[in-house]
Amino acid sequence: MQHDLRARLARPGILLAPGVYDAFSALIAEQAGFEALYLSGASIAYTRLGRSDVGLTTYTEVADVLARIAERVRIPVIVDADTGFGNALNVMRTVRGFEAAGAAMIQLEDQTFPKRCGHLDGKGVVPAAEMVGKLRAALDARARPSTLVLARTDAVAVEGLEAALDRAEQYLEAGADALFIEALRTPEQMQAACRRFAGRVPLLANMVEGGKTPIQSAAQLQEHGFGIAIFPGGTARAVAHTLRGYYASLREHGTTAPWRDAMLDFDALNDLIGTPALMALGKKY
Ligand SMILES: C[C@](O)(C(=O)O)[C@H](CC(=O)O)C(=O)O
Repeated sequence: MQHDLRARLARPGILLAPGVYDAFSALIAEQAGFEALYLSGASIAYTRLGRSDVGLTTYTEVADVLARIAERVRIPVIVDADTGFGNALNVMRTVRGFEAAGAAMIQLEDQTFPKRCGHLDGKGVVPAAEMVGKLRAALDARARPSTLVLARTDAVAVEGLEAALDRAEQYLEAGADALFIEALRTPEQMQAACRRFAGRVPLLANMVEGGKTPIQSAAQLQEHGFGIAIFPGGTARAVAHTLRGYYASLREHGTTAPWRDAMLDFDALNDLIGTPALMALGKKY
């Protein structure tokens, strides 16, 4: 794992991070040439639990997935730590654990527990002062100063844009390394967030297909002033679509033959996961 995310964010050009949810998706994304990965809590819930993103996933489950990813890729991983799984003391344990598991950047949000996906209705937020305390705890808990803390506010839906921007300002003052203003609803709101923060701190744009924020390309988001673009759940949605078609076809035809052109074959999959290199290593011993 490389932890040069701070240096990368200081350089011009938006950082585009696709969502991943296991070592397999992480390997494929790394091989596609991305500079960083976003370990999406929603996608862990969807794929590992077959469940909604409503705070059911535990600290241990995320730490486990993160450790497996970090063992297999070299690029930095931004990890979604939800609310930190509790109060400031839980946040400290979460930060230490995720850092040890290989996180380059740890995202914490100001929702009440149990949290829910930022693009679902009915969210609640903790008082800003409580979140500031949690962020300070996170920053104090870091073993490495190179580990970045990304502060997310979900307040747009609860308290409105201005209150959310004020919260973000307080989170920045508390020492957050990057800001994530969740579920901005219009291009105007996105521009307002960028006017307030761009140039002062990297601002993350969250692209959820079918969610509350208008989808824009990384190039468009960079033009607005965003420093990081994530497409967190797109991977799970693409995989869901593919698997639905694949299983329907296998059930109908009783064979994978009609899908062969849309599949990797045995050798290609083994190449992807590094089987030849592993076999060669085994021979050495
Ligand atoms: C960023 C996010 O927290 C995630 O878990 O990936 C989700 C994304 C999603 O639900 O697709 C979010 O709350 O926006």
